[in-house]
Amino acid sequence: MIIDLPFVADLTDLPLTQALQHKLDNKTKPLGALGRLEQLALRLGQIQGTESPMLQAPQMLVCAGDHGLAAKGVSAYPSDVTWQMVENFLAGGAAVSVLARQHGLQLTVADCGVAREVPARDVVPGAPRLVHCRVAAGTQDASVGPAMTEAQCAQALRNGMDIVRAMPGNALLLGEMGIGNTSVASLLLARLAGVPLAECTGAGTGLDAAGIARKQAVLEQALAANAGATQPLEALAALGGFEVATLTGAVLQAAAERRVIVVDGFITCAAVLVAARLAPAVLQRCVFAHRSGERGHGHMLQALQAQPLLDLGLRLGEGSGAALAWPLLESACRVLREMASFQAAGVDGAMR
Ligand SMILES: O=C(O)c1ccc[n+]([C@@H]2O[C@H](COP(=O)([O-])O)[C@@H](O)[C@H]2O)c1
Ligand SMILES: Cc1cc2nc[nH]c2cc1C
Repeated sequence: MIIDLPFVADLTDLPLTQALQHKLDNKTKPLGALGRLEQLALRLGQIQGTESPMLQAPQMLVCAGDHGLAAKGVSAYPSDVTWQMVENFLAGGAAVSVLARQHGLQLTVADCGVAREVPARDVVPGAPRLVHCRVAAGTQDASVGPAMTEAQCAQALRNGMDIVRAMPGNALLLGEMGIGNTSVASLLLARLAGVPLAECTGAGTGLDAAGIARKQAVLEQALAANAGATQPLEALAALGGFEVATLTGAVLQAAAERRVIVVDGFITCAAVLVAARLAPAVLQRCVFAHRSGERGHGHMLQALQAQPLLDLGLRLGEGSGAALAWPLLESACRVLREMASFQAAGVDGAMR
């Protein structure tokens, strides 16, 4: 595949890490008492290269696309729900719309290849925004051949890079919508991390046990039909979706720009998995929002060496988990920037 990918530098900076740890240890609290929030603060400082990280103009990017595989009955819902939910995101009534509004996250919905084109609308400042970056009206059926051509996949990657390049701020939250896309995530996990397909395949939007067995059989066919696609970009083209490829491009661009990347559930993790196989330092910029209820997400998190912040049994996608985790990132920054040190507050910080 011919595509120029952005360079993602290694962020390892031992003196800064030590300075951040020292700053946290001198805040007015027992050593380590803010638990995981302290690790989060450390990570945000490392990403931004400062002892006083600050989050600005956070962007929630929800990428949407349809999947040829959906015709094989791999989802509990029909493909039409994809465009209908895109309309709902833009109208302000979906979970991610509500949560983005609550937390002051600018919502951008990208039509990366929804089967039915979502009509353009007027731009209203602060309201959800629609970006058209349609590669095609849904992918091909991966159970009989590649889901995308390499050129289509490269186009989707470039679209994701372009969207992020044009965004303000220093934090990107990832979301997605696409009936059939838990299948895509399962296939990429199986192919790129070598996890047995049965352990990657789950209920998605709500299949019962018989439905999951049917889904698994279709996914076995997809792996067999694309047996040669073993490298990350080949696998993405053969097994992926337009929204997952667009997210992969967005992740690479955001990582190259040292934005904080807040990863949502099973599907956005699959985009990060591909990006991390291409540029491992991507993971240094990622904050994993939550552990999804979807079967396979545990393996996915393991493959990404990720420790998610929340465990709420969410299995919605859209970026809902990323939005819910957002205030924790804001709190972590405030701890570093605003909490008093022992010296400043006149509190005796010496342990007996
Ligand atoms: O993010 C997750 O972990 C997650 C888990 C299960 C389902 N989803 C959402 O449900 C849709 C995919 O489910 P399915 O059953 O159609 O493959 C897609 O729109 C996702 O946003 C998302
Ligand atoms: C209603 C509905 C909303 C969603 N949001 C993300 N995936 C979804 C799938 C369905 C079916």
